[in-house]
Amino acid sequence: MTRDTIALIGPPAAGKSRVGKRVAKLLDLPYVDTDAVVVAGHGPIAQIFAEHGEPHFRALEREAVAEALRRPGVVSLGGGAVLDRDTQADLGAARVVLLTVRPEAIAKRIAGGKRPLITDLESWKRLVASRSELYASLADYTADTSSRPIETIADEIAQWVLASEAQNPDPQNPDPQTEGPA
Ligand SMILES: Nc1ncnc2c1ncn2[C@@H]1O[C@H](COP(=O)(O)OP(=O)(O)O)[C@@H](O)[C@H]1O
Ligand SMILES: O=C(O)C1=C[C@@H](OP(=O)(O)O)[C@@H](O)[C@H](O)C1
Ligand SMILES: [Mg+2]
Repeated sequence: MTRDTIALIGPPAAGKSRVGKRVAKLLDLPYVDTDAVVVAGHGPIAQIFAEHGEPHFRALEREAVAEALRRPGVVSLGGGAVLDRDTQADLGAARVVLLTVRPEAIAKRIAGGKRPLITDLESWKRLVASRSELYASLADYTADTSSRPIETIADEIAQWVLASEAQNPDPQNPDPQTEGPA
């Protein structure tokens, strides 16, 4: 585990995958999307849920997350990956960025049926309410994605990573929680 790992966490459709990819490019770091790793090895997430159930998906997800967090780079987690205790512990050694998004911005982002736990806005709200405290407790930095372009959000995060590395390169001494401009 390493502070050279930047992990993006947060609700489904907050932008973890899109923003994470862009942050990696800006910082010239390797990029991993743990959902993409699971899909590449085991097929579509909706199919895994339907055929084997959520616990099986969580086990595959945990494997992908553990592997990704072991290396330097930018890692976009799936929204529920933080429910795993071992993942929570691993994140203690990474630089953790929480992406948030307001419900008003979500409706057009959750179309497509790729997320089996999200059937409509109400299910998204319930899921986020049940996790929001956990997300906040794990975050070193928070950026809201509701109303800004992906590029702007990624720039802000890359700047924070560089500042936080300069200020605190010590892996044993995690940064205090900071927050981006509203
Ligand atoms: N800042 C943003 N503004 C508008 N749409 C966004 C933004 N970030 C992501 N999206 C859109 O929201 C959807 C979900 O993004 P994604 O990166 O897959 O989220 P996550 O990985 O958090 O589930 C995609 O259709 C993406 O284009
Ligand atoms: O929040 C969740 O439990 C999930 C979020 C999804 O990833 P995104 O957060 O990238 O949509 C995906 O891992 C799966 O559908 C479960
Ligand atoms: Mg994603």
